[in-house]
Amino acid sequence: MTAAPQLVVHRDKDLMAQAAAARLITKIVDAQAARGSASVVLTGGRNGNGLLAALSSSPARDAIDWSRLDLWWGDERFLPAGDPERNVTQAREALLDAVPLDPARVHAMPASDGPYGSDVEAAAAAYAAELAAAARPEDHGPVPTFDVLMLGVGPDTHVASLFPELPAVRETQRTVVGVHGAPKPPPTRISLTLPAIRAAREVWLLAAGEDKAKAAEIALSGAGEIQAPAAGAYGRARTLWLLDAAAASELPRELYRPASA
Ligand SMILES: O=C(O)[C@H](O)[C@@H](O)[C@H](O)[C@H](O)COP(=O)(O)O
Repeated sequence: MTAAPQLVVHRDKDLMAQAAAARLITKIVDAQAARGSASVVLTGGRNGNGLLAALSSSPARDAIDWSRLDLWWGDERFLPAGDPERNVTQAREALLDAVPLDPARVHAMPASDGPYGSDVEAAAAAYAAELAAAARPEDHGPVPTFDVLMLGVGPDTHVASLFPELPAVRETQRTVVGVHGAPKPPPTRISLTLPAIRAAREVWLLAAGEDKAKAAEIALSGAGEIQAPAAGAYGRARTLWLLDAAAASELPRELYRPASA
């Protein structure tokens, strides 16, 4: 386990999205200045897409060199290409279609009508191979050291498509797995595993709304990762929970100081 997670609590979800977008812009600019390029893992869900939409409307977005950014996904809903419920489709609408990315650096997870058809295990293995091909010797493992990996937190403490007690959250060898029977629709998904998530330099967990209060409280109070996958999501250098006041409402007050009241 790395250092304890840091918490930042904002007044409401809109302010949280704006502040997280500003934070992400700075991180990407700093990584590009230090290492030439940056790599970010996107999440599905309302909070992740809210952040991308906030980034899209920020004038500071032009500070990013979009051609030197690798984008990966933490999970994907295994649906046909272009389906409005796919995480990549939603990310494109929120931000990606509006910025000059290098298409070769946008690493979407395979769709259910792609080269692997409905074989979600083969699709997951292909994504694992794509990650492995992008890893360099200094990454010391089968995935790149992502600069920032973002995760929305579900009301049941799931992150990516790692749901409590399901086999995917128990995976210790593979970096990407197919998920069957997910309680959040659709049931078939592709997900990074906890070992892959932990390769990131920084892991940011996003939680806004009252329905996340219990999940945040459970994950931050010493629960095990099989029962509470969010508790097992941490980064090599930093783990940051970005919350709004509603999601933080059940946390012990000694855990944080509100960033905005
Ligand atoms: O594909 C997905 O559905 C996700 O990636 C999932 O893990 C999501 O991030 C959480 O369920 C939080 O979603 P909200 O931000 O919408 O609550």
